[in-house]
Amino acid sequence: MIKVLVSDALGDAGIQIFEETEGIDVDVNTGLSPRELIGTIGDYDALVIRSATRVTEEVLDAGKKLKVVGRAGIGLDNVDIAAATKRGVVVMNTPTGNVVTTAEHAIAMMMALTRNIPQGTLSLKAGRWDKKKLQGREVYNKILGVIGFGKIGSIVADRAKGLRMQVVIYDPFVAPEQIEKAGFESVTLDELYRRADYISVHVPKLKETTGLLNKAAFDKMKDGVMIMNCARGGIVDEDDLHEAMKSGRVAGAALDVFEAEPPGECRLFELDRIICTPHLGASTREAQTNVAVAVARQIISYLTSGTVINAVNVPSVAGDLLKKIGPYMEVGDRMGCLQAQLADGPVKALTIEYTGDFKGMDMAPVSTAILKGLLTPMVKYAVNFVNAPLVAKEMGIKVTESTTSEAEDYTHLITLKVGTDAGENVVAGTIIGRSDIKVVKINNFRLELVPEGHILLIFNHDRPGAIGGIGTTLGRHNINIGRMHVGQEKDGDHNIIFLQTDTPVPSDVIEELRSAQMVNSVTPLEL
Ligand SMILES: NC(=O)C1=CN([C@@H]2O[C@H](COP(=O)(O)OP(=O)(O)OC[C@H]3O[C@@H](n4cnc5c(N)ncnc54)[C@H](O)[C@@H]3O)[C@@H](O)[C@H]2O)C=CC1
Ligand SMILES: O=C(O)CCC(=O)C(=O)O
Repeated sequence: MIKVLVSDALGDAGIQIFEETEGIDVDVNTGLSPRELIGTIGDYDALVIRSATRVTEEVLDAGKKLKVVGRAGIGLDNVDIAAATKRGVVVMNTPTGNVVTTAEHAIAMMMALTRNIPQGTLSLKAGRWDKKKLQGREVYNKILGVIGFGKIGSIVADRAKGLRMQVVIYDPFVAPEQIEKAGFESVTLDELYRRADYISVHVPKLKETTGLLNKAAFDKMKDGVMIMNCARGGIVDEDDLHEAMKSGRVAGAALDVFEAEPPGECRLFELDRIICTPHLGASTREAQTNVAVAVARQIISYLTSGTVINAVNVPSVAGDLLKKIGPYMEVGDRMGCLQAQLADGPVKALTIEYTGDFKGMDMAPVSTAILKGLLTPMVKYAVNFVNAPLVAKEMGIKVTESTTSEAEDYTHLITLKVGTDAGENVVAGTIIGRSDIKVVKINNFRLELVPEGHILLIFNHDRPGAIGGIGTTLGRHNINIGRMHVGQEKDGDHNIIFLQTDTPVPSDVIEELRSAQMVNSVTPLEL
């Protein structure tokens, strides 16, 4: 059974998908303390979170079986992605399901702020009629500055256009032409600060965006500006905002997110012109259904078919591409594993050559599979599609790739050259028919080997009786040979023999084979 832990409130539609999927066992256990999470996570293959659960290095260490963390939502600042990558855990989010909802919340916050709706509600409920005190402003013709023109920021800008606001955008990673094509003005951050009557923040929380709206920024803004933060707490510095509001520079602020959540006692709450919601940006029925369904489907597809969707630390491989390149990933993985076992000393370099009709195929997942196969026998911890490139880099293995359409004997051929201080081994493989994986070349030897199971790789002199002697020795020790492949050295008098045995061959039998006449070397392989 695949075990899934849902540790934050997830929409029912997502839970139902897990419950209805055969082979999946889902537990919903929300509100766990960090210690409790560390105590339970060891049983689970997948963890589903929103913004409350913190997936720290300790949690990942305790998650010995953990393969995937799925965020029902966008922001992943509560997940240690680098630590997950190192441990081979896929981290995925659902990047589109809640963007309309969150943009609508930002607009709602702007309108509520500008028309004093929360303050009006409170004063009426307290028995007052503060009509004069709570006079507001129109947003019509005012300038909205949007920081971050991604999925949410661009919807906010679009909705503001409908309110007949002028919108200026700052996003250094989006081409100004793209912003202008969408009907908005692209400006520098300083210009945005200088011109905007309202500023709405829609950037991820990163080192570079933490404290983006600080004292220096407030000092550059128009007097009476209003600020909305429906992105992440800490992008707007809370102490500096407090000061800017006290001084009157900032006339009002609407916060959905806080430096600490829940914020507990927060100085900002003393101010009348602060309005806030408890991280409700994504909280609509529609958005929660969207993200719950998306995360459940993504996790199931990864755990049952290996198809990766919306991962932030590994390239996505869609199901139809996987069908096409899956067999190549498999042969690549096995050839990598074979190369690791042939290598005489630490691997320094790997060259991957794709030869033939690979046009239109994204071979990046195949290269990752090759690395995974190569590294698995070399390191003690689990190497997978997520951490393989990182592990190779850390081990100082230089990886190069080339693709050429000039096919020789096979329409598709993958050749791996692995260099060590002792020299280079060359292994080539292909797919025969739809999915039969074959290794067709090892160094100078041509063969057709199915690379699987317990294998003895034997180099011997090409003389009558050599192969018979090997068979007799194994038979004497009651070891059954499942398959045998013999490859002949091109222009030489050596053979390479692959014996696939039903059981691993004990070391004393290997020694006996090594001492036989005409046998040059015997290497046991596990593929
Ligand atoms: N309050 C809530 O419930 C929700 C909050 N969010 C937050 O909103 C954030 C934005 O979400 P999306 O628009 O979907 O993300 P996105 O990735 O589509 O867009 C982010 C944009 O910010 C820009 N950006 C990055 N660094 C920047 C910088 N230093 N200055 C200006 N622009 C910069 C990027 O170029 C990108 O265009 C998320 O990272 C998340 O933290 C998302 C959903 C719900
Ligand atoms: O899950 C939530 O309610 C918050 C959503 C959010 O902040 C996000 O998707 O980044």
